[in-house]
Amino acid sequence: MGINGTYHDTIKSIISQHDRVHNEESDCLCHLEGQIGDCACSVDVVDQFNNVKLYPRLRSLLSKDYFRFYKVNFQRRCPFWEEDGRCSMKTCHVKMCHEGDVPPGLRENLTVEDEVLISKSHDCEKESDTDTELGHLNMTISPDVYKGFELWQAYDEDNFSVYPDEDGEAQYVDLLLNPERFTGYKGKAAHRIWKAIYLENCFWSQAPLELNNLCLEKRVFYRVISGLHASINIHLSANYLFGKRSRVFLTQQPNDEWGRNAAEFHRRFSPTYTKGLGPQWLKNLYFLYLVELRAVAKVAPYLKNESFYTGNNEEDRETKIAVSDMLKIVDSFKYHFNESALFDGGGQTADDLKKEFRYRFRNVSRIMDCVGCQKCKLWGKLQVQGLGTALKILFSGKFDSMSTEIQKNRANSTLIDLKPPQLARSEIVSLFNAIGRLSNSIYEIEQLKRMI
Ligand SMILES: Cc1cc2nc3c(=O)[nH]c(=O)nc-3n(C[C@H](O)[C@H](O)[C@H](O)COP(=O)(O)OP(=O)(O)OC[C@H]3O[C@@H](n4cnc5c(N)ncnc54)[C@H](O)[C@@H]3O)c2cc1C
Repeated sequence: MGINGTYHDTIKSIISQHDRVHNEESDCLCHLEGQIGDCACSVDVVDQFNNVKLYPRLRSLLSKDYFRFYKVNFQRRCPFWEEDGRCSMKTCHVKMCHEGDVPPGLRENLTVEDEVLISKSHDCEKESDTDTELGHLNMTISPDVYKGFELWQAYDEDNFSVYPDEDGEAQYVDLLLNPERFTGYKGKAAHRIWKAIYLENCFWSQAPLELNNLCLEKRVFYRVISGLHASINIHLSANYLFGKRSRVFLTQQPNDEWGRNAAEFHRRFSPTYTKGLGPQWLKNLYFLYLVELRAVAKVAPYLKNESFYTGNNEEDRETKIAVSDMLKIVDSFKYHFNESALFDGGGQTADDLKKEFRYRFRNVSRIMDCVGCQKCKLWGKLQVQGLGTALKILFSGKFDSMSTEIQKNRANSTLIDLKPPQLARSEIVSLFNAIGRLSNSIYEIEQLKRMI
């Protein structure tokens, strides 16, 4: 065979390889359509609403100071097993900031211990995740961890997630400096976490194909966890670190190290590689989005009175306007999830079922302390707390009477003194960032579709 023959064979083989990837990827995405299930809404309707209306607003809102600083305690001990090593790769590392980086209004609430911790931490670590040096993380356990656990035990019965990280060892993290993306956390350690969540805490001993045989509440529990799992895996595919050898997959930004990896997305969600389950996992992500969207809609009357205080008047005013704009958009959505269909009777009494649901979800939130990669732990805790806040808004009953009061108030055109239930700042921040992550995932699916 001459030079031309070899050349043409090579081109033919590249084209057929490309066609194969193309068909397999289309195969994955063409299954993501139609009804989402357990709600009156389709994938198309959510895509249109999210990508055009909600996503751009949330993206801008979440860059505001009120929403970007989140307090986390990385020192809490895993309560279920001895930790089996931590990810010491630079991509797992979270950059802490010093006192001056935290807005003044949030700093005022710092305790003496916080001040000491902050002054001990490095200057705001602005270096890139890809720098070669990553110091070993000091994860020494102190008695404060145990204090935190006691606090959790005394924590409000209505809460679905554990006591927020507000104890002495918690530190503020700037979420914009620590984006959720590929970290390389995988293998036995990561599988152990997912397995513990699914097998021990998801009412989930049956094979996934029996999902339809579960009662609505148990199915909802499984679907929200699976949706969170899908969202995390979309983010690591959409914001992937390319090594030299895998650079060939980078189709959009050939000079960047970080970028969308359609092949990774395909491996994780195509029916071919997931025994046909990938598209359902993506639908679970849409379902979780609808659950959290409904929680935001339900708590909107309370959020309208929130000051979003950071101590910077101009910034706080802008945040309030942006939140109010976003809430109007959320209110305009016509196909909200109907939470009243849950816990309304059945074989097991509704109250018992709710208690069990709450107990299991708290376990999921405690499992986050077992995640060995610091950045995965940060976003895992944030999203689980956000989901816990959504579940509290939807199912604790506290926010039902508020909505009813407000509707009555509107109908009578009278002013009454509303005593709204309390949401802590960390609950509001985590709820908004959690829906922000899901909104971003849905947007990223659209981008990955375009790449194919
Ligand atoms: C809390 C947490 C946060 C993480 N955050 C990050 C991060 O920020 N960046 C990062 O790079 N990695 C992160 N990881 C790791 C990541 O989620 C994967 O575990 C890792 O990439 C290994 O992937 P895998 O292909 O082995 O399958 P895994 O994602 O580990 O899944 C294990 C098994 O679960 C099933 N499964 C997969 N997806 C779903 C789904 N959506 N619904 C139901 N079942 C499913 C499949 O059978 C799969 O084989 C995180 C892990 C955890 C536990």
